[in-house]
Amino acid sequence: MPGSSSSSAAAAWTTPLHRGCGLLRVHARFLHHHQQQPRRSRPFVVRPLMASLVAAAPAPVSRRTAAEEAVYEVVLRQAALVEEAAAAGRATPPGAPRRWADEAGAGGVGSWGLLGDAYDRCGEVCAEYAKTFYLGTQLMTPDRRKAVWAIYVWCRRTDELVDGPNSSYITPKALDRWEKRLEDLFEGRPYDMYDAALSDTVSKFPVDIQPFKDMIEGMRLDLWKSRYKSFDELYLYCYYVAGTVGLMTVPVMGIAPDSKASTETVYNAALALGIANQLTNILRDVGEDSRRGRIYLPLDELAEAGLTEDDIFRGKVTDKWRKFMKGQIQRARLFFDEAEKGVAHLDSASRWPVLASLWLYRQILDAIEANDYNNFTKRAYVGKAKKLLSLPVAYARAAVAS
Ligand SMILES: CC(C)=CCC/C(C)=C/CC/C(C)=C/CC/C(C)=C/[C@@H]1[C@@H](COP(=O)(O)OP(=O)(O)O)[C@]1(C)CC/C=C(\C)CC/C=C(\C)CCC=C(C)C
Repeated sequence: MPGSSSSSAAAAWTTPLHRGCGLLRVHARFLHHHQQQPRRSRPFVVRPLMASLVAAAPAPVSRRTAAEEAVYEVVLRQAALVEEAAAAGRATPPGAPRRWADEAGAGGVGSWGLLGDAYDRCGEVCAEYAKTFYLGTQLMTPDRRKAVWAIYVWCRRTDELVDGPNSSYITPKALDRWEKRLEDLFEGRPYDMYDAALSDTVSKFPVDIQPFKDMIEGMRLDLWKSRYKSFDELYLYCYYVAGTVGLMTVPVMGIAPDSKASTETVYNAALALGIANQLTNILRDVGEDSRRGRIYLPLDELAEAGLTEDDIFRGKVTDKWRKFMKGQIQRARLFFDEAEKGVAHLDSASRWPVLASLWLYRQILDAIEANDYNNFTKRAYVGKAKKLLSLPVAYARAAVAS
């Protein structure tokens, strides 16, 4: 498990925000990595705010944590897969299973003509549970749109295992079986229609299995873990349940052909969006989670703010709580900022849904502030009018982004 930064590393960060902010370390790692291996282009240049935070800290390399190291390995692996496929001039990497959907006569779902139905069903689920996002996918090419729907449905089903109506019956064994099923579908042996759609998707796009496995790992954590000692631990959890989504979807959404950014840079931005979304989700749901006995906040930072677990369960908004929340919101915003820089490097048709979802989710942070940080009994949400306004604005921004 994470939280294993060295003591010198721990000492290097003088405030909770600095010490815990994985984003800064991700930058540091990028700089280090790029010093070692010249790449197609430099990663995003650290912006003024980030630069001042980084400048305040000594030698970045020693500050990598086990959690970030583990996550970054997956980022590099996914990026390498995409680059390999691109270099070979094809979407699917070598070693990937044959497109079972093309195996007419072999008895696969494709040969029964059911694959189209499978994707349609994924689209229906998506339209029902994620209306705005579904709308956003309409701009994508049909192949990409269907693939993102299939990924969405798999993520939703995975999440439902531990968060849905049958969650109290879910055991680690059930998750093991879900993982086996995942491996099967990656090898072209889907169990049902939704799996069939994803099986087809992963045979067409250079999608690595690891982020999918890691999402299941996040669900495993949810079965037994209800406290996070430090931001490192929370960061890893956020990667598992949400950062993984970014890594799964970028190979499908595509990187703009004229983008000068390195592949890892774009994947890092995608990862940042997942982390930002999950941190926001956590900050919005503090009260709800505490009523389920869960605290998804770094306990060490709570303690430094003079707060205890009991303060969370009591749910009283105090000045200490406001101050603590301000720091947490600031950190989530840094992740959003990092993600936003990556959007311009996505294929142009994929930018809009990403930007719209980023803006909508980021506005939840504003809503928490507007509620005077009462996330114990008030649910922060973005009103319909604001939601609707975000769509054309994001569309216009996405259209001019380059
Ligand atoms: C275009 C686009 C936004 C694609 C993502 C579509 C997709 C596959 C979504 C899957 C979402 C899902 C069901 C995840 C399961 C785990 C989970 C529930 C995570 C939380 C999402 C919020 O879900 P929820 O329904 O509970 O929310 P509400 O309570 O209703 O508010 C998460 C917080 C995380 C979702 C994470 C993402 C959508 C990551 C997005 C990142 C990218 C699309 C990469 C963008 C690329 C760059 C370069 C920035």
